[in-house]
Amino acid sequence: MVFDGCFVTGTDTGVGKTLVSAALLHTLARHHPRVVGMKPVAAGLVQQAGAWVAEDALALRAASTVAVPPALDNPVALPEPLSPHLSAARAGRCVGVAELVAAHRGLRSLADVVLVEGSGGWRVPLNESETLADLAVALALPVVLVVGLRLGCLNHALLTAEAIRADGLHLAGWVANTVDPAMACRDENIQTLRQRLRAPLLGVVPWQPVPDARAVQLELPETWR
Ligand SMILES: Nc1ncnc2c1ncn2[C@@H]1O[C@H](COP(=O)(O)OP(=O)(O)OP(=O)(O)O)[C@@H](O)[C@H]1O
Ligand SMILES: C[C@H](N)[C@H](N)CCCCCC(=O)O
Ligand SMILES: [Mg+2]
Repeated sequence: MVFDGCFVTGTDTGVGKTLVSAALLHTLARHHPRVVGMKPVAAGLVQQAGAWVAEDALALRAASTVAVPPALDNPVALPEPLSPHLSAARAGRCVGVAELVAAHRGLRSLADVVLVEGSGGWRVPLNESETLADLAVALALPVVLVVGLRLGCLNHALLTAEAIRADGLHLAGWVANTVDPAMACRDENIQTLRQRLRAPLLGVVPWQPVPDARAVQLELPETWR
């Protein structure tokens, strides 16, 4: 099957999905002419030059090789930094998988590869009945798991891998991201996950005083090149 995209999830919110997604886009761009990032639901906007913007969407756009309408690469931008179902409710909106799938379809017609960054972790609620995992399932995409290396990440990573597989999706790889520069036994933790996750380790990202997606070295799965 021709590789046309992936879904990036994480062990939690704030574990470096956006940094790793941008790095993956840069790496993918060496092999595919048109790569684009998608942040289906951004929750939490910031003011920049007088406009409210979704920082994740901006970071993914900066790493993409095609410019697309914002309604496609970030169809839902919610003001408050909350779980999407709560942020949407407080904005008087209801967000569903169907509208996000439609935007993804639009992107597919404009790019060879579409990388989708989730919100928070795997089972984050989107509305009363759907989760971000339901979006990944509807898109039937291979999944990359970003593990934020800190105490507690082993349990979160192993449970997330279990859930991805229970949902019928392929865990194509994982990335170890050093979010805690003082983590004790970091390498032993990585080794523990290498033995147990049963998926390729695509890279170990060092802690960066100034995060820079271009400086992140990642190995793509063979079938993605
Ligand atoms: N390797 C790293 N070194 C230093 N800082 C990092 C690293 N990885 C991530 N960060 C910082 O940690 C913060 C959270 O990272 P990021 O925004 O990528 O998380 P996320 O998983 O995308 O969160 P969300 O669920 O909100 O999308 C950011 O300020 C980011 O710059
Ligand atoms: C606001 C934050 N930065 C993310 N966009 C959304 C994180 C949702 C986490 C929900 C949860 O698991 O409790
Ligand atoms: Mg993010």
